[in-house]
Amino acid sequence: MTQTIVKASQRIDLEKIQKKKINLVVFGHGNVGALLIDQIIASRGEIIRRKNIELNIFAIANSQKLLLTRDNFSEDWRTVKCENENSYSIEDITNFAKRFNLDNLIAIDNTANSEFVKIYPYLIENGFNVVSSNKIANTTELSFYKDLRKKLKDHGKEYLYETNVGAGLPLVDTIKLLHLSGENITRIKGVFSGSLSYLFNEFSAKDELFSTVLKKAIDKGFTEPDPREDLCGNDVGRKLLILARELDLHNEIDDVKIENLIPLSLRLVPKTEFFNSLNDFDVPFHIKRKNQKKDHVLRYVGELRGDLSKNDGAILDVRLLSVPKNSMLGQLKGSDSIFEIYTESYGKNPIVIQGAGAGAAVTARGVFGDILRLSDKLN
Ligand SMILES: NC(=O)C1=CN([C@@H]2O[C@H](COP(=O)(O)OP(=O)(O)OC[C@H]3O[C@@H](n4cnc5c(N)ncnc54)[C@H](O)[C@@H]3O)[C@@H](O)[C@H]2O)C=CC1
Ligand SMILES: N[C@@H](CC=O)C(=O)O
Repeated sequence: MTQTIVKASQRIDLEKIQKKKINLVVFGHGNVGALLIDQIIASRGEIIRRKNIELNIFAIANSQKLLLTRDNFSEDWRTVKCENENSYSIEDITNFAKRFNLDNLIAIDNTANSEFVKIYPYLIENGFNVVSSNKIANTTELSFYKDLRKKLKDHGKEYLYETNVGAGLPLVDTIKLLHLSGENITRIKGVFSGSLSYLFNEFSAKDELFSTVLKKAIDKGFTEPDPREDLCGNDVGRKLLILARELDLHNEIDDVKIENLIPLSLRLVPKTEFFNSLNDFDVPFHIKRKNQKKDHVLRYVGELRGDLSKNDGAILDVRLLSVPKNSMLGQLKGSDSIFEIYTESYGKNPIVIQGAGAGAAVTARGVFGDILRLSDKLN
């Protein structure tokens, strides 16, 4: 009734008042972070129109510099001059948010930094929710993992990290919901790494050198900032651990049995020497490819199994396997990951989630999805 007597100009003001403003700080603007900022800025108008939610990026930071603005950053954010060219402290951001009464705060961690996650508790205490593509907070000691959840609960904040496993694929949420709803997950198996999927899919299908395909995977942005994290199996090990913890299993990273793919001679050398010696991979992997049975291909496979009803009953391992070319794992292409989720109700036929498991664009989209999911929950 009141709506009908409001004039058009007043109605616009009313819409403004009702618009929900979400204030974002983005940490890390490398491959994933930079694309995320671009995606948010490009979709901003559409999200206001469709959802009446305004996504306002007020801070962008890397390890050295911080950009702050009272008006949202726009397409030219890369060329914005930094007020303070010196190093910054995290308090510069929390104080800025307080000074300008910014609420509905979300801190987004697109770094791969193990030290940075120690700031999460401080951010939460200062009113921030957290979204992260960085896997470290979920894979350091279980005590940190549990303390973080307690901190979130005490302060009524949320932490979303869908991209931690399977990049943009809806995996973490699916596992979480199945588990929460009482479904008994008995086993999860698959190719968890987009970069290693690409590497072995291409290497198995073509007659190329391992080092040639590896360079392509790095150039395509599929690998971790330090590709040795993929090749030594740590990244897949972390993903398995994240899923195990979603199932309330009490595992640590050392519980994951990992087959390291890096030749012994390159495991302890400095990064530059490693990059100059990628040819060292060629002979051992040529032999592995050649020694397979007919119509078999190489796949780097992660598996979580065991007695998952006991919180210390899981067996977690990551191995290089030779599988039939026409099997589900053998048919993978490109940088696709595949996750087979076996549960009591689904019996012998697993739920299968498959699709691009790495790449900056799909990962940024996944982080964006978490931001929107969280924005819906905030007032
Ligand atoms: N590339 C992919 O397909 C996927 C990546 N991820 C995760 O996304 C994250 C980002 O990956 P990329 O963008 O490829 O890495 P990147 O190396 O291109 O970018 C990382 C950025 O973080 C910044 N940074 C480092 N320490 C920082 C600190 N203390 N404070 C603020 N900024 C800091 C660096 O300056 C850099 O700008 C990683 O944690 C990775 O595991 C997750 C899923 C898929
Ligand atoms: N390096 C990772 C990227 C996503 O987590 C992978 O290859 O899967």
